[in-house]
Amino acid sequence: MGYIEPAPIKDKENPLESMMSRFDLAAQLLGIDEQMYYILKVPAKQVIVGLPITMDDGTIRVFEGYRVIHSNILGPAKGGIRLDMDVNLDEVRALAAWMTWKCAVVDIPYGGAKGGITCNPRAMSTGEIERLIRTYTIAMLDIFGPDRDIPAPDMGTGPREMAWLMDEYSKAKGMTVNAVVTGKPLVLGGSLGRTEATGRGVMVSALAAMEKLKINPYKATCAVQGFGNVGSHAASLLYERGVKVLAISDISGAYFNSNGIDIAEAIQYRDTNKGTLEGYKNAEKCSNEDLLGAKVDVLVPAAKEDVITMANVANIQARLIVEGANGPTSANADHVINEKGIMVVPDILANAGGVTVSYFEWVQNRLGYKWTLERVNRRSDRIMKEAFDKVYAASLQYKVPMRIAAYLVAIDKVSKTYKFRGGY
Ligand SMILES: NC(=O)C1=CN([C@@H]2O[C@H](COP(=O)(O)OP(=O)(O)OC[C@H]3O[C@@H](n4cnc5c(N)ncnc54)[C@H](OP(=O)(O)O)[C@@H]3O)[C@@H](O)[C@H]2O)C=CC1
Ligand SMILES: O=C(O)CCC(=O)C(=O)O
Repeated sequence: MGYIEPAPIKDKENPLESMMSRFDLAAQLLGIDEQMYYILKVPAKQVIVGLPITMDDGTIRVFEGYRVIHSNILGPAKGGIRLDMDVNLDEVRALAAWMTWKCAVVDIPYGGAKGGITCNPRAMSTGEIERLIRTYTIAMLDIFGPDRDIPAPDMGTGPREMAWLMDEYSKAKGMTVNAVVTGKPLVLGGSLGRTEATGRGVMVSALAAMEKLKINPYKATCAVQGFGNVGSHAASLLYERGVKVLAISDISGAYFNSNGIDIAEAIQYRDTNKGTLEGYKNAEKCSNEDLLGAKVDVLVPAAKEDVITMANVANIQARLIVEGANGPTSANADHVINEKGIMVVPDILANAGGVTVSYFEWVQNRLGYKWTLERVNRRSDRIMKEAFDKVYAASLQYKVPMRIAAYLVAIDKVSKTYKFRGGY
């Protein structure tokens, strides 16, 4: 094929490199031919835009925004939008591919995409963020669409940003198009259960894995890195099911209490403390590195990529890692984790509850109908459990860790879809 390989990425802990090394291994195990390999590897579309924004002080700053559609072969592309200083094209490419594999693992009719804007939302006013999201939406007008590419929240974004996106898109189209984005506020057509859906899926996967490892949740301990949307809901739901959460963290540091942390109280503290755990008194302060190495049964990294690397993997004491974040473990660290006999429920399975309920939101928007919370949770729990069982069975069949098994399930589905559709 006439594809020219880009220059190799030097940094071995780069998320794109990590994603590709797992993809390569799974593609090899499945016996994917060279043509299909490149079809699955090369993103369908990569867009970079400059976003000039008038800041509150009257100056104009130009931000860089990205949207990568990795694949739309299973259906419209789907994936969140991230606001973070580390956003770059390689990161967005990795995250977009993970969305393709994730949607295939949970068997929902979407391809994979991801977007992001390189910025520090914590240093920006509400008005500046709103202008940034609206300008980004206009720049992506021909990319987004309920049948093309449907954004959602990710790090640094939530219902507020999704509302602005929906409003700007709808104004440009001259009609209300609520199915263009998911994770919206309820009043704009958001789904019940979406806010906590990713954390809930983490909880469902964690309990399913604990059952396999014969860990009794009522006697289990856990540490959760990241106390944003995913981490705080995962911690809260695990706590409600009897798991003692010994440590939580955010960018300000980690907080450890050997008697367990009252998660509802910690959430209340964060919410009345400008969104940060800084100064949290009911636990001893330590570092995020200490949290990763804590003596617990279950470790939930739910902050960002590449936090478990060759630099610290030897310190991990947990028996089970459930990846709330996308790409928290570098590919090099995988080998050590496997040697240590630690079970990993990988990101593309463990955090798929969010996109699953996003799918439900889109379905409800298209039907002009609202489901009850009970229906949302019942259906998403079932999808998550079935996906877990399918991946677990593949890991036994192929004698591979759960991560590679998840890639096998996903790549098999996407490549078969391409083969049946043909035309390339
Ligand atoms: N939101 C969703 O539905 C989904 C999210 N994900 C993934 O989950 C992860 C978290 O996303 P989400 O919860 O939405 O993001 P949020 O922005 O809501 O929360 C991120 C959390 O991680 C903390 N954090 C950021 N950097 C670090 C760091 N270096 N060390 C420790 N903590 C850190 C933040 O702290 P602080 O607040 O102090 O900055 C915050 O508590 C991301 O990888 C995302 O891609 C995956 C599937 C769906
Ligand atoms: O809810 C969605 O559509 C996507 C969420 C997301 O970005 C992710 O799963 O990483």
